[in-house]
Formats: sequence, structure tokens, C-alpha cells
Amino acid sequence: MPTVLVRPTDSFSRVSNFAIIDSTLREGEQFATAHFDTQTKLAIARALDDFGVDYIEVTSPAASEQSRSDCEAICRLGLRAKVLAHIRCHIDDARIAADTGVDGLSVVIGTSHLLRTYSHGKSMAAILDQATQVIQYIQSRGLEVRFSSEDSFRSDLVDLMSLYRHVDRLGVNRVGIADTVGCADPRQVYDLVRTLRGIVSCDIETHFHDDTGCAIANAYAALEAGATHIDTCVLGIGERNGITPLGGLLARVYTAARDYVTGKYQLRQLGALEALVAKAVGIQVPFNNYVTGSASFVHKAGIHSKAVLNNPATYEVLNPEDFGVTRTVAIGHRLTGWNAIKARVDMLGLASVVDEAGCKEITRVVKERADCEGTLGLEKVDELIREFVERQQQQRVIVGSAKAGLSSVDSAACLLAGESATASAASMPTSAVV
Ligand SMILES: CC(=O)SCCNC(=O)CCNC(=O)[C@H](O)C(C)(C)COP(=O)(O)OP(=O)(O)OC[C@H]1O[C@@H](n2cnc3c(N)ncnc32)[C@H](O)[C@@H]1OP(=O)(O)O
Ligand SMILES: O=C(O)CCC(=O)C(=O)O
Ligand SMILES: [Zn+2]
Repeated sequence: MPTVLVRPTDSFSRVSNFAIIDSTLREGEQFATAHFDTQTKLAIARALDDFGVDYIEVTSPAASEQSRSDCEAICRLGLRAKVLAHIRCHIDDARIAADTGVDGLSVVIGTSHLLRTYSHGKSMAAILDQATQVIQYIQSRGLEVRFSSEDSFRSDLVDLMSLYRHVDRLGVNRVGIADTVGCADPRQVYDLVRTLRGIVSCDIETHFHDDTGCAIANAYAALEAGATHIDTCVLGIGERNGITPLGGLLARVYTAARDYVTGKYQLRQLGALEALVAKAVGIQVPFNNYVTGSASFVHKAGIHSKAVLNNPATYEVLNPEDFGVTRTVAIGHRLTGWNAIKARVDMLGLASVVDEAGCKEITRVVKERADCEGTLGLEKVDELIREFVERQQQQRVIVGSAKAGLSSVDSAACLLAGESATASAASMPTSAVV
């Protein structure tokens, strides 16, 4: 099991006690190449539910007739996860959504000067009035309600806190902070969530875009500051370059709360879930994707390989087995080392015939070949190992023959019997030939 350094957390931290609101079927539908048909939405919803997310957020039923009926179809699945519809802070949208069978509504409205000026054109006072009307309507329908401010990090702090305090007093289940343009850094996130934690008594949801590469770190900082709910999308899809990825968030939290993460989520299903969504939106899972990327558990450099073969925790903070993926130690390249080659020799059952010096000689040949040919496949490395063993056996025959009194000419003929042996004989240590 990997050994990780877990920092002590303060009493605000929710790192080992939070809920995931997966928004692949809402924010994810806003991804450039996304268009989910009904069957795909149902398949993704089921997979998310099986994986163990707490909530599934879907596109506003007011967006289109198909969006509305798909929302109803998802609700009819009877999933364990709660289904939330994401809506504008508008009574018409709330009415349409409340009739679909969802468990709750996620209400949002922009509060930054930019959005108030160029999007909906409302003053903070008008937002407060409209929020009150919509929230009270949703409550009257007996549904869970979350109220969120779009572009929170570019909004006036006093305006924002007054609005949150107001909706908290109305009894919303959650308030939401959204870094809509991905401008926030973890420190700003920590400060804002911590401030909000002191102002509202309800739960706190957070939503982070990844425009500047902080989406996972920001989500983690939010948890440390007391956020209770984190929005994610599978593979981090969403508007522009998306939001906090589900797998990446769990990888991050795993380092601090492994038992919580492994106990709550079906981590071994992550790869299949990602493959499903990647196919649905027509993308490849990136090579460096958290946990499931093709290179995520490939160890290459000789120094790394030796240590990993002795104890994987030396260069792994995540245990791939927990996520149902496998580790690879790549040995067929010029950065390899004799310890890695020895491990392969052992795997091939040749430990008794190839000693340390032999492993070092094979390593030298592998590097020499890789310098000329580039990366060598495992078959090629195995071939080089077997050639070495053959040469060694032939040399033993020669030495044995010489000791029995055969002429040096006969010995040489024996050594050069095979062409490959001839080619490589020059690289053999002379002492072995004598
Ligand atoms: C940051 C986010 O991702 S928020 C979620 C974004 N999700 C969506 O936009 C869902 C898909 N959207 C849609 O299908 C459509 O935009 C609809 C159905 C919501 C609205 O469509 P339309 O009525 O044609 O309006 P349009 O999209 O052109 O403009 C948005 C309207 O909502 C208003 N608006 C924008 N944000 C909000 C808000 N948070 N709350 C209330 N009203 C808002 C705008 O002022 C504008 O109103 P207008 O009709 O008076 O100009
Ligand atoms: O509803 C929210 O909290 C977030 C809305 C959104 O997608 C965003 O602001 O980026
Ligand atoms: Zn968003």
C-alpha cells in the first residue's frame, strides 16, 4: 500500500466527508463535442450511480423538449443517486423542472458586474427578489434547493455574502460558489469558502472551471475550508476546457483520505465510466489522465524501476490496484538499468543461469540497441536475454571442451556455430571465452 504524508487538517476540513455532484449530464453537455441521445444519457446516469456519486445534475428541462423528457427518463430509473436539474433563476424554468420528478433544483444567477451588465442585466436587489421568489416556489414543491452565484470570484464580496445570508435564512439546502471562468487560485478559494462558512449554516457547494489549471486544487482547497459538495464531470468535460474531473478529484482526495475514497466509490469502475463518456463525446482519454491515462502507472527510468520493483510506494502515491489498473515497468530503452533487466530475467525463470554480471551485460546490449533503434519491445528484450543465455551455454561447452584437451581451433568453431552468436561474441567478456 502506498505510504503518503497526510497533513493534519483543521476542524473545518471536509476532505473525508463530502458529496460529489456529478454534472457530466449538465456541464458536460456544454462540452464542445457533446450531444447525448437519450440512451447515452441513461447509460451515463446508471454508470455514475453504480460508481457511487451522490448526485447527478442534468441540463435544464427548459432547454428543449428532449432535455425535459430525458430528465424525466433519468428520474424514472430510480437511481440511488439524487437527480438535480440545473436552472436559471427564473420562475418559468423552475416550474418546468419541478414537474419532471427530480429530487432538487440547482438555481444559478450571475452576480459579477460583468454578468449583471452583459448577461441578465439585473441589479443585486433584483437578483435578491427573484431568488426569493424562485427559492420559495421550489420549497413549496417540496424539493431540495441550491442557490448559486455564477462568477463568484469576480463578484463583490459584500454583495455576495449579503445574498448568501439572505438565501440561507430562506432555508436553502445549499449555497454554491462557482469559479465560472477559472480565474481563482486555491488560496482565494480557501478564503472565500472559509468566509462563507462563517456566514451560512447550510451546506456549501463549489464549482471550478479549469481554464488556468486549478480546478482540482481549487476543489481540494474548498474541501479544506469546509465545502460540503463538489461539482465534477467525468474526464473534466464542460464549457471550454471543462471543470474538476471526477477521477482527478478522487485521486487528489485519496492521498489524504484513502479509506474514505475507496470505501465510498467504486474506483475500479472509473476506467469504464471514462471510456463510456469519452466515446459519447468522441474523444480519446488523454495519455496523462489522472489514474487511467495510458502512462499513469508506467515506470521507465532505471533508478525509478529498481525502487518500484522493490516497493511500488517509492514512486507511486496511488495504488493502481485500488483503481483496477495495472502498473508497468518499461525496460526496453536506453534509460533502463540492470535491476530492471534482472527482474525480467527472474520472470523468465532464468535467475539461476544469468548472474549480476550477466544482467549488466544484457543491459549494456539493450542500451546499445536502443541507441540505434529506439524503444525495444518486450519481445526484443526477451530475445536479447535468451541470446545471452545461449551464448553463455555455448561458452561453457567451449571451456569444458578446452579443459578436456580439444584444440583451440575446434573451440573457436564451436563458439561461432550460430550467426547471432558470432555477431555478439565480440561483446562477451574475454575472460568467459578463455
Ligand atoms: C455558467 C453556466 O454554465 S450556467 C448554465 C448554462 N446552461 C444553459 O444555458 C442551458 C441551455 N440554455 C438554453 O437552452 C437557453 O439558453 C435557455 C432555454 C436557458 C434560454 O434561452 P433563451 O430564452 O432563448 O435566451 P438566451 O439563451 O438567448 O439568453 C439567456 C436569457 O436568460 C437570461 N439569463 C441569463 N442567465 C440567467 C440566470 N442565471 N437567471 C435568469 N436569467 C438569466 C438572459 O438575460 C437572457 O434573457 P433574455 O431572453 O431576456 O435576453
Ligand atoms: O450552478 C453553478 O453553481 C455553476 C454554474 C456554472 O456552470 C458555472 O458558473 O460555471
Ligand atoms: Zn460551469
